Amino acid sequence: MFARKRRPPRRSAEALRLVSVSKVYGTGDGAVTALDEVSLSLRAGTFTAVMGPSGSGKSTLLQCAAGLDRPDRGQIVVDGEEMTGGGEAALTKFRRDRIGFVFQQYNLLPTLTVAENTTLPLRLAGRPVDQERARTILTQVGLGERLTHRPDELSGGQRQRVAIARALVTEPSVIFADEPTGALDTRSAREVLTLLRETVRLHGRTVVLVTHDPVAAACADSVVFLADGRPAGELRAPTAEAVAERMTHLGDRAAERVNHLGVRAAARHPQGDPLTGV
Ligand SMILES: Nc1ncnc2c1ncn2[C@@H]1O[C@H](COP(=O)(O)OP(=O)(O)OP(=O)(O)O)[C@@H](O)[C@H]1O
Repeated sequence: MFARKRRPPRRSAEALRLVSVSKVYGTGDGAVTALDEVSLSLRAGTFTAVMGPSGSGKSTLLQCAAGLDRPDRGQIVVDGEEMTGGGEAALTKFRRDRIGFVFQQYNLLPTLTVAENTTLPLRLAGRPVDQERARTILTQVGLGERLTHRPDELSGGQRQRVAIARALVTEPSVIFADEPTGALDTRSAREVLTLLRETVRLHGRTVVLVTHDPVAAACADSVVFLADGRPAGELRAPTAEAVAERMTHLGDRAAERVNHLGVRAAARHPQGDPLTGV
């Protein structure tokens, strides 16, 4: 029902491929390797969650894969076409044509109506605005009666549904959702997750969800784990319990590493760390 005539349907069976993607923040002693040679392949029409301890590189992965930030090294291929390499204008066009976003804080424009927020990506891309189609999508996400409302007249869950409609309107190859349920109550969160699943199951989109919540991750077809900027395994057909258990182990490993580093630091500074004194 979301199909558009203007663009051909997906051309590639692989919606997203990352090849040895690395990203380092800062330089010298302060350099942090946020992504370390990450390779990943996601089939079209799948729902994948990305999880990992705090600081493991989830947001950086999403930002780079979605073309919002540039990796230092490596290749990102969306729907069979390489995203990395072009100039800023080319990257923006690529993003507008092929990527959809759903953020934790909705990122709706307060002065625009629900319908205008939804069609904004089409206007930004200079594409024709099909109001009827926008209305159809908004009806599908349960907002058919709210077309002329402004975001501050909506609940958090409703705002996030507008954001999902906005992500769908351009028929992107991949939709990236960064903690989309982080600001929602349990019921609204469940509705938003169901909607994301429907975009995959009923409409063939590819969704990548970054989350801290094992229950949210369990809605995906598979969970990709990150630790220290590197892939740390995958769980197919996940349950919330299995995800939580895997996360506990990753957390244990991270804690062990911190302890180990602490021991090494203590060995280097027998009187304690010169900065912190501990
Ligand atoms: N702009 C930046 N400048 C410097 N370091 C950064 C920057 N952004 C992220 N980092 C560092 O890169 C690493 C990965 O960060 P990232 O935000 O991708 O992790 P995350 O898994 O999303 O964390 P969280 O779950 O806490 O949101 C962290 O060590 C972080 O401190």
